[in-house]
Amino acid sequence: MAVSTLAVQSRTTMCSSDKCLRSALIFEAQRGYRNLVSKDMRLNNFLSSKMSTVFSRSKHKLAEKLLKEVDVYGRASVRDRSKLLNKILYSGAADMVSSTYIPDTLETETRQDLQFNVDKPSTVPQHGVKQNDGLVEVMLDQSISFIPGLSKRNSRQLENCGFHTLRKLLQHFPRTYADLQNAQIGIEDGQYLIFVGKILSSRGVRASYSLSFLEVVVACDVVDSESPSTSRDDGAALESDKADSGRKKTVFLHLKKFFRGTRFTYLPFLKSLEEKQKVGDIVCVSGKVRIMRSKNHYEMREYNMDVLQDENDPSFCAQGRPYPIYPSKGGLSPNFLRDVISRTLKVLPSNIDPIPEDLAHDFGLLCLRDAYAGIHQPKSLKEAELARKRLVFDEFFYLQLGRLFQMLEGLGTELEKDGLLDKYRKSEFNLIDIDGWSMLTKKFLKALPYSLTSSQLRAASEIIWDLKQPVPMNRLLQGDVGCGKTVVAFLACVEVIGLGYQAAFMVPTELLAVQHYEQLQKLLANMEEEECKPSVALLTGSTSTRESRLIRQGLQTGDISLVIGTHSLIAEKVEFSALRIAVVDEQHRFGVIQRGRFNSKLYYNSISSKLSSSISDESSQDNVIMAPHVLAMSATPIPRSLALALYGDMSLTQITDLPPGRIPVETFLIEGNEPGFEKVYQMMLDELEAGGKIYLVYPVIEQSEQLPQLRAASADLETISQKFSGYKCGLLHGKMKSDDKSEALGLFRSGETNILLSTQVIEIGVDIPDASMMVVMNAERFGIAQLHQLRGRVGRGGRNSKCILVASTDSSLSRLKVLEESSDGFYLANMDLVMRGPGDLLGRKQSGHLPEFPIARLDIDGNIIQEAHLAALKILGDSLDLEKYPNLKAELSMRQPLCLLGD
Ligand SMILES: Nc1ncnc2c1ncn2[C@@H]1O[C@H](COP(=O)(O)OP(=O)(O)OP(=O)(O)O)[C@@H](O)[C@H]1O
Repeated sequence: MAVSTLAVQSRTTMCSSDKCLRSALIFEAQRGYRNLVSKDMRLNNFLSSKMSTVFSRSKHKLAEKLLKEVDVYGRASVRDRSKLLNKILYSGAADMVSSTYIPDTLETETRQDLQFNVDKPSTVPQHGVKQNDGLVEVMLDQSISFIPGLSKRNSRQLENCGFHTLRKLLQHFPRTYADLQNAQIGIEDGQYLIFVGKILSSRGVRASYSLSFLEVVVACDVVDSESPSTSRDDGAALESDKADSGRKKTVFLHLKKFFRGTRFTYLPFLKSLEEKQKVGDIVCVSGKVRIMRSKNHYEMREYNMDVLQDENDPSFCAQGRPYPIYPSKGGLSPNFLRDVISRTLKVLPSNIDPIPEDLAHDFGLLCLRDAYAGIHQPKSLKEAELARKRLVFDEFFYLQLGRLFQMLEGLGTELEKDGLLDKYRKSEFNLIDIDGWSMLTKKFLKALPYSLTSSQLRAASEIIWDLKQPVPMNRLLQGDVGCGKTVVAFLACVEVIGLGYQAAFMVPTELLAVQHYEQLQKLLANMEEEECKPSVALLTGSTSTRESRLIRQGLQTGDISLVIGTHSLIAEKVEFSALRIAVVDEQHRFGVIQRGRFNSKLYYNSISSKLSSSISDESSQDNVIMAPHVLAMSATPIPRSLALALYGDMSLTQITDLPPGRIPVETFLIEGNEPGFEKVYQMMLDELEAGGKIYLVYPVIEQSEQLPQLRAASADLETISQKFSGYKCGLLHGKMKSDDKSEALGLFRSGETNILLSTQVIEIGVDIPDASMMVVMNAERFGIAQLHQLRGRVGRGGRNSKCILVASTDSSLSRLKVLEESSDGFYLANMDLVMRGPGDLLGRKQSGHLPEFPIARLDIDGNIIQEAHLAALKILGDSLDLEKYPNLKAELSMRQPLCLLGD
């Protein structure tokens, strides 16, 4: 007892800074508040003097109350003392008590206990509590019962709205910030203003049997902007500026808080409300003002009020401060949420950041606590933006880290893991130029009827580099409609075939499978040496049973080196002899699970391949027992940021230019009324007479009673045939049999039909280079990206092409205007992203796999994604299994971003 008293005493005399207070608190905590110092009351005095210094910075009623309690610390029971010390920690002293101040001399275990208690201020310290690695998480994921002064009812309300933890609360971000103007400048209805004034009255009013309110009237002196002398603009006014600035008037603020529920209408309750606001107190009030009928009276229902020591108290100089506006949630008012969040911030210790300090420094990030404080209580918009940046960074960082971490976990050796990281780190240097391609690929390239564009060449070089790596490729090939992705994918397939392996090319529709098959056959026909041509097969749902069996046999023996097909390729009975690459065209049209099954199935088959034993080259043998490379292709040119967010685990290759000689498609927006259609029909006639071919695209196949305004393909066939009697019309839609579809497309391709009435089945991949006009009926039914895809079906050859978007309403024309102005798919996708968000851009199926970003905006935060990607690589490069970063690992598991797309 004496020893501990002495210890505290010596601390008291030795130190004069806050450090002393921290040390003393810790000292007390360490001993379970056992010090009996009632005799000389030294600790009392010490605590009192320290607390008053600390709280002089934030003169608050709570602080005053606390000081009174501190006065009697020595006489209090052990239990009350522990409570009091916890209160001190809560009330702003929490972040003073950082781990830095735990005396070095303490034994490790005690230090850990102390640290634990310090980080969990409301927990009564208990000896023997072991701290785990996820220290940081302990705090953020604490229940909201940690928030001081929260009634049971409030806790329940918050929990009912999903705010179970401090993290959940802190991640309820302001929707926007109002610019707090000092009321001295002038008061207008609806402005967010800040006032300093004196409480004149406070009354609780029972308005009905279940409604009551508290009305606090605050009188504030402000500059009288309406006084005649202040509104003069002559020279005299300038002269007397100084004098005018002193002309003041008193305005009255009626601060109102409403309470619903019978129990809030009882007098004792109303009385207690009234008493909380002391008449005569000087307060700082900020919030939204509404002008009342009586002159100089204003109402405020959404406000913040702080009691000041006097009018000149500098701690509430909030002028120019952004005022956070919160979205309400589940009936909780923004004001209530603001208040709870502010209390949460007070208990937040400084060391909650799982991101190591040096990394935060390298990427110019605020520490996590400052970021939460900065987003909720910024001193300036700049601070709010810095805070937002940090929190956006986190969203992307943990996503990238999780995905890369999971990929690394799937690899065997350190060498493989390092190889994979290296691939991501130096993606821009990873190329193999034509000289390094296989002989077969070079021959195929020579046989092409055109030369590759520079970005096609670069894309092929990147992919072929990846094919030679000891880790399976997982690459996304992206490009605008008609940029020539298919031939790049063919080159990749030919490259692996040239090395003695097999390739599979999976597409979402039979039409596309047939088209790719025919296109490839044509290209191969140009190759001179017959004997080295790869054998290619087509396997779809319509392939006859006999033929399918033969193809499967061929794949199993290795006689067939490339198979193009639909989902049938992932059927269990399809086995490969040595599959080395799987190309998945229009990959977002396949479910992720389908893609995954494809991958693992092929992996299994590769291992069990008979060919593995027959390959003589040792390195090749190793490679056979590797998952196949996957090349996914997407014709939806999504912005890079979105691609990274969606496919963070994939390398990205973009084709950014179009083959030479392409003439941009002229786009017209026409309202679908009678004169509009007349105009459209005339343009069609002109086109047909000039030898063109026309797609007519409809939103539905059959006319529907529910949506009579929609034009339907089948229903329109007769009308159009009659209107253009000298020309032949064809029909194509998803409900037709596969053969009929191929036939309809074939007839249009060969020119036997001149007009093809179709649904959006042609949206993907259909390549008829001489189709020169497209008319889209009810264009407002389609998304911008989808219309861009559709439009991409024309203008694929050297002919001038047109696209007419017929919209049924005038209002929808303005949304589609962007298509008239631009034909750049990336630009349009970005516009779509800005206007409607990623969900609409990607479509329901795909956007379901998009992780949720509470604060990040994919349209503007692209560069942060890139930085987060680099940071994740840096961390994993330093510690492949994250063992060096236990807090990051713990945070990853908390955030659970680990489910790969759609898994
Ligand atoms: N370098 C090139 N020079 C000239 N024509 C090319 C070139 N590359 C591809 N093409 C031709 O361009 C057309 C479109 O190519 P492809 O079908 O591969 O485009 P895509 O990127 O797959 O488009 P979509 O996304 O619309 O399916 C094809 O007719 C193809 O033969």
